[in-house]
Amino acid sequence: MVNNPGRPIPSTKVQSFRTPYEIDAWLFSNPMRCPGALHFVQRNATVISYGIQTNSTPAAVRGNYEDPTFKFQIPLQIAAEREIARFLIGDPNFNWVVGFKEFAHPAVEIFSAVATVGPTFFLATAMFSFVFQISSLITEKELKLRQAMTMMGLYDSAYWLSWLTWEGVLTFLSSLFLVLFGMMFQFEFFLNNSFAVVFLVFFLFQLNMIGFAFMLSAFISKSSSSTTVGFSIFIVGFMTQLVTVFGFPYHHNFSSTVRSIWSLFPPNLLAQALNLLAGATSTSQDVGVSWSGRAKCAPNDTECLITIDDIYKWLVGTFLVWFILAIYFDNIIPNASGLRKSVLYFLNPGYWLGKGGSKVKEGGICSCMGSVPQQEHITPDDGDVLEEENMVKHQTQEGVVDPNIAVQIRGLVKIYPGTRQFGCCKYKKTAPYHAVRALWVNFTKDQLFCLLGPNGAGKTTTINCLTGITPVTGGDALIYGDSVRSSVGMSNIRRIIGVCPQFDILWDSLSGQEHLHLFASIKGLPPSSIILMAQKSLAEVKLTEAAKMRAGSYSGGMKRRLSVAIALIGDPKLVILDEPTTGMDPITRRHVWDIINDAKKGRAIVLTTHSMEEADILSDRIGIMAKGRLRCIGTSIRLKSRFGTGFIANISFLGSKNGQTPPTHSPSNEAADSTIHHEAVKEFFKDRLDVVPKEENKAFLTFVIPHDRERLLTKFFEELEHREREFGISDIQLGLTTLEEVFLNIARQAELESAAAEGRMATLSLTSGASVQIPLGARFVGIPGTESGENPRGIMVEVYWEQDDSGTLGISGHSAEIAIPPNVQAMPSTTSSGRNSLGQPGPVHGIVIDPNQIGITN
Ligand SMILES: Nc1ncnc2c1ncn2[C@@H]1O[C@H](COP(=O)(O)OP(=O)(O)OP(=O)(O)O)[C@@H](O)[C@H]1O
Repeated sequence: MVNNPGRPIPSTKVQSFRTPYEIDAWLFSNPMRCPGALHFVQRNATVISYGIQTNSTPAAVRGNYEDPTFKFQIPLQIAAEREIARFLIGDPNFNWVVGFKEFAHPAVEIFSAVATVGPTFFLATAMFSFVFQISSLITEKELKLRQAMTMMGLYDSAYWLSWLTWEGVLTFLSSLFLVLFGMMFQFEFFLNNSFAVVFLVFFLFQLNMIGFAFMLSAFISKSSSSTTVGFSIFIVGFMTQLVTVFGFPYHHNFSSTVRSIWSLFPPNLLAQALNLLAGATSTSQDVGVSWSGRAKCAPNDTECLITIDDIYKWLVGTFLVWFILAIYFDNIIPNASGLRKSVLYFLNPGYWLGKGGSKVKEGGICSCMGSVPQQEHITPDDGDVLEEENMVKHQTQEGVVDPNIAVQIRGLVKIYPGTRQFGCCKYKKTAPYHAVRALWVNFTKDQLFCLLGPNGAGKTTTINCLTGITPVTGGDALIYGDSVRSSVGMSNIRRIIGVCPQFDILWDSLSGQEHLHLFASIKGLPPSSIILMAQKSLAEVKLTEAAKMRAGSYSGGMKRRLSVAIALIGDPKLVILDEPTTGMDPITRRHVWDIINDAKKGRAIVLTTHSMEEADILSDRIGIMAKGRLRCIGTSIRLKSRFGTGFIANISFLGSKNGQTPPTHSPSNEAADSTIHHEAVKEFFKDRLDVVPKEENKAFLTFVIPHDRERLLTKFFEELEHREREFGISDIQLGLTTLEEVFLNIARQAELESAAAEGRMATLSLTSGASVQIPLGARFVGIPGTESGENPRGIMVEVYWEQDDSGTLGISGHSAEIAIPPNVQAMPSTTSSGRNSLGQPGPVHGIVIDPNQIGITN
């Protein structure tokens, strides 16, 4: 105890101290709770109150006022109050001052200044880690990182346990250091209370907050919202903590129900624990709470409604509640793919036995799912698709097990159910969507099957059904004999597949090497081989130099390569690559093609891509999907020969290449020769094959020769080669049409089908100024009201169609108006004057003429 000389402070402030109270002495209080606070000891039993009492707390002044040794505290939380205290010590009128203990070191002062706000300091640090935990969990969900790990075989139990272990270790260390620092700075709070008692309070509180964060994370889908939620909880926690410090509800005036409800919120329990521990060490004579005394009333706790041991039990109990609720909500709240389990999923014994108990539903818990319509059976138009379908059906019926088949898709149907959502004053309904319509196909081992199709064809949905991201609506798929419909089958499948998703699912803060280590561990590779395996994979995708760089700083192409490496790690038996080379430069792309080609051995690969070149080079078989159906299947050559427009002949002319121009030729002669040669070749093609050039310039002519002329080609090209000199030809190239053309034809056909099914119309504006409505895709259209003596059947046009980037058909133009041939059936009598066939005002509809009637078969 030291008497300190005080410094003068304004007399107005002093006045409020001097009267009318008599104070015997004061002592320095508990530094952790309220450093710099004063303990006043009354001379007689007068209740003491003075000017800065606003900062005293009911908890601090409670006690027996009749007791002449009764002490109470007035926390000195602001600098002015400390000045007053110093002044009082030095004032000769106040000879009641017993002592004032100053802190020895400025660092201690700073620490104590922070700690003046008491438990709030600790609450703040705990809350920051709480906010961090929530946002890390949600970021993992938001970026679909968790989905990627699940797809590659991570169990939910392993996911939660890894989080809990990591957070548990961090919590243990931070609680340990907090107590050790407190002891280092000689705070009586930490010195007088048992180490284990104080440590457990901090540790269990933080553990409880982890459980609370896990539970909240199930309700939040955006990491940006997690910060808001975290800080809101911090503010609420801060306020309820203040209320707790003031004595609510751990006081006889309040019912035990109120206390129980209040104790559910972890910061309240912390506040009460710190209250008890601080009260137990309020003076240097207090012995604090010992380990053996934790179940007894804390020293100086006059209420004794809750002991430190009770607080431990509450913290452990509520932690378990939060953690179980976290797992429950995680299962029943829709995940990133909109999937969830039933609300009572845990009542299904299969869930605990792992036998189909984890069936998933789609849509939110508050939305009703519309009924899923029956899938009508559609017989494929294409012979090869029908043959494949019949073969798979036969194998299914006969139970044929072909060891060469890696994946057997048996009538896979995926219908995204329509939803009915009741929001605030509004009702939203969406129709079911048939994304995949009865797919029957085999993917063979040691082969790459390429799934092509326009946007929205159903490729990713098919892949998602195979990887278990999306539940199938109908049919099934067997992967090496395991069904995607069974949860046991799915967990077997996840052990043998590698997936490169359409969008990179990577942790920005992990390096390429760490990603491969992580996924190799999930795949269950022996730890001794993981390092070597990761190095090999990184070398394969040319990422050795960037192995230790954060994936967040990788370029788009590097990320894609890392995703390919992840898909191939652990020797998976089925590799699914969803647009793997998007964003790669041509050199890297070719390199990745080599990797994919080499990877075919011993496994099946399913590839989706929008690069026809990639499909052409890599595929053993190609299937083109459109509008959820498989439209064609076969090798690249077969598809080109069946669905391409035919053959492409490229004729190059002399003079078009360096050194081929005779030096004696003048430019004008050269031009004249070129024209003559071009015309002669065009004439030759027209005469022999009835084709005109598709493209022409000075250097070459390009002809598309339909398949039906195939039998004429041998003789034709023999003759052409013979007459090369005569025609001035330098080179003749003949090839099949491209895969791109096949793709466009299939996509166009599918678009036409769906337009016809939906009865979609387009407006055709004629050169005459009139406009008529025609069905999408109609080729020959008769114009109503154009019948005349000269053209008794009226006139018609041929309509030209084109597809835009999204695959939608639009009118690109029309032919000249011509008379409708006499063999075409008579058209209904209508006018073109803005009246429809019923004579009512409205759009005029053109009459679709069957191309067969005008002698056109294709
Ligand atoms: N969760 C969903 N709910 C409703 N419809 C969906 C859902 N997911 C996909 N679809 C629809 O299913 C259809 C097929 O989508 P999918 O992603 O399989 O196409 P895709 O062939 O992979 O296209 P892309 O080449 O653009 O990746 C699309 O029309 C899409 O809008």
